[in-house]
Amino acid sequence: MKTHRTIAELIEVIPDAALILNRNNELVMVNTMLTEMFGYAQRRELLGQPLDILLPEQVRAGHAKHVAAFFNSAQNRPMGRGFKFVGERKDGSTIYVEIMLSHVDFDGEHFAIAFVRDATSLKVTEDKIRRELEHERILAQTDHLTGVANRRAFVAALDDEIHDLRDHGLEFAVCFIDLDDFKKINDTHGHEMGDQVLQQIAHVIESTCRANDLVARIGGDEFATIHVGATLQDAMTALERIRERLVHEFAEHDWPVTLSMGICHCNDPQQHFEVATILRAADKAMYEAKKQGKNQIKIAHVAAV
Ligand SMILES: Nc1nc2c(ncn2[C@@H]2O[C@H](COP(=O)(O)OP(=O)(O)OP(=O)(O)O)[C@@H](O)[C@H]2O)c(=O)[nH]1
Repeated sequence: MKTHRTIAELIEVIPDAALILNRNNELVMVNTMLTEMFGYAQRRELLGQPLDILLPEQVRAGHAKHVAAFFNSAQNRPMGRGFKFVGERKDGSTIYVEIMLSHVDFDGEHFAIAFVRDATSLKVTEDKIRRELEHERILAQTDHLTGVANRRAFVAALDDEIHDLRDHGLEFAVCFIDLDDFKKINDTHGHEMGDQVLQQIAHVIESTCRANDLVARIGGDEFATIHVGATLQDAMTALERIRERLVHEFAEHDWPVTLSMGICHCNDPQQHFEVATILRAADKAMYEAKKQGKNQIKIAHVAAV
């Protein structure tokens, strides 16, 4: 028992929280720092208890397996470090910890020794950075004025659709939607009103399309949509609905808001489509609609581009 006492004294003087665990997953030693870290007043509240006392219920079974695997692993391997896990304090609050784990023998028995560091502030920082990166990622794909996808996100999504058609035969339609005489709206009613019209149009397009269609603003007064799994007729119907909704939406104004649109439908997995080819085809069809008097839909012929 002399060794036992020496080790108990040793883990008390080290500058880390520490615990020693036997093969049965029971705490045989804990130092004061660990006791306080987990919100206990006395070490004896933890001694002899299963490790579970320091863990939230949902992770206990997983930990028991890790502990068993640890005791079965090579005992002479170097100390494992940097394992992160969620712990639970006496009051039920969560604590994120990082541990360094090693094998130790004393009094002819085998144990696991763990040095434990409170990583809650590190976890909070990591979560904050992760959230910020996610926010940046979304911003980088979003049109700041209307909140729909931007050109970059649109091109990436179109590239995905081309691959899905080639690999899985999933057809899709791409539509270019350009406002007619938008310059006049800006010139007559001001840029701010112009911005509001763009926002309203984005809203009309988005609320008319299905949830898995993509709506993007790809230029000043130019929007584009991708209709996944849509036939040409489906896409035509969607665009007609957008036109109808637009008439309704702007009925209160004494100036019309109309759209010229081009559709490019892709359904042949054997055909070699490229983003640039599809964009050119849809754009050409949209200009054809402009040329023929605006406020109409034209169908693109991709192969002819
Ligand atoms: N308010 C506002 N106007 C914009 C924005 N981006 C581009 N524009 C304006 O959109 C107008 C686009 O003009 P044009 O490309 O000539 O198109 P149009 O007047 O719609 O004419 P057609 O396309 O031939 O029907 C220009 O006056 C741009 O200044 C924006 O973010 N907000």
